[in-house]
Amino acid sequence: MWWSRPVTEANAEPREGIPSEDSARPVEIPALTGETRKAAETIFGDRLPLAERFVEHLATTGIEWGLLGPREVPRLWERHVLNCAVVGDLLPEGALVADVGSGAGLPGLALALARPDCTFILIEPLERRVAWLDMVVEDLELDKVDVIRGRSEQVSENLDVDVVTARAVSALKTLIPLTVPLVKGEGELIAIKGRSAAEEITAAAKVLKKFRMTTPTVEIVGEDLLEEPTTVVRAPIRRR
Ligand SMILES: C[S@@+](CC[C@H](N)C(=O)[O-])C[C@H]1O[C@@H](n2cnc3c(N)ncnc32)[C@H](O)[C@@H]1O
Repeated sequence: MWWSRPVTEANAEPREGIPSEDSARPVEIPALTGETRKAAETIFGDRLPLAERFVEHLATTGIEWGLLGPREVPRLWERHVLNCAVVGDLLPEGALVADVGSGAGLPGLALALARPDCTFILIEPLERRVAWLDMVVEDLELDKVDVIRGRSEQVSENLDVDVVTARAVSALKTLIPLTVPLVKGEGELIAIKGRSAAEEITAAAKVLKKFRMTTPTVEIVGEDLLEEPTTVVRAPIRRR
């Protein structure tokens, strides 16, 4: 396939924690069956074939380019794509959304597939990840998704979005200064978190005060669809 281009010197990044013998193994595309298929049909509707193509990219070029470890492949649907896509329920109609630290398009591309009414800006500093995101966006013909290479704090001046999303980028207290400046008026930070969500809110007290933010809430999303629903921290932003 045209998009199976190899890693070059120019886009090489360290493959942290990925044993090379694992990377060399042939990868099976995870099948979409049973309850997981039903959830995917509900979330993506007629865009399910595009979501399947996204998962195929993750399981092939995503591994080849070192964006994720081969051990993630069997759980790509449940733990990654669906877990992120259910957060789409929280986005306002037609919102402009910035996904900070998109990596392999999580949650940004999963959300773009679930919410075609919204527009997405994927912000990612690492060259190889940006090249992969550009390739997947082009292949899936996602004309409402832009990829920007840079650190969030470097590109925030020129952006004004309604919602900022992030998963696995940093703890809330450091995530807030990276993300809040992307909103110039009113908006929301939606951070996908794990069990540490409440502790992270407590630890972020000073930063929340500095940015004049009210205490964020912790919400569980996708309980009706997923065996392991998604925990998010929702932090309203009001900058005017
Ligand atoms: C652990 S990865 C998570 C990737 C993806 N969000 C996920 O959940 O699979 C963290 C990502 O955040 C990016 N990142 C780190 N600091 C950033 C910053 N200041 N602005 C934007 N992206 C950043 C990294 O390059 C990396 O791709």
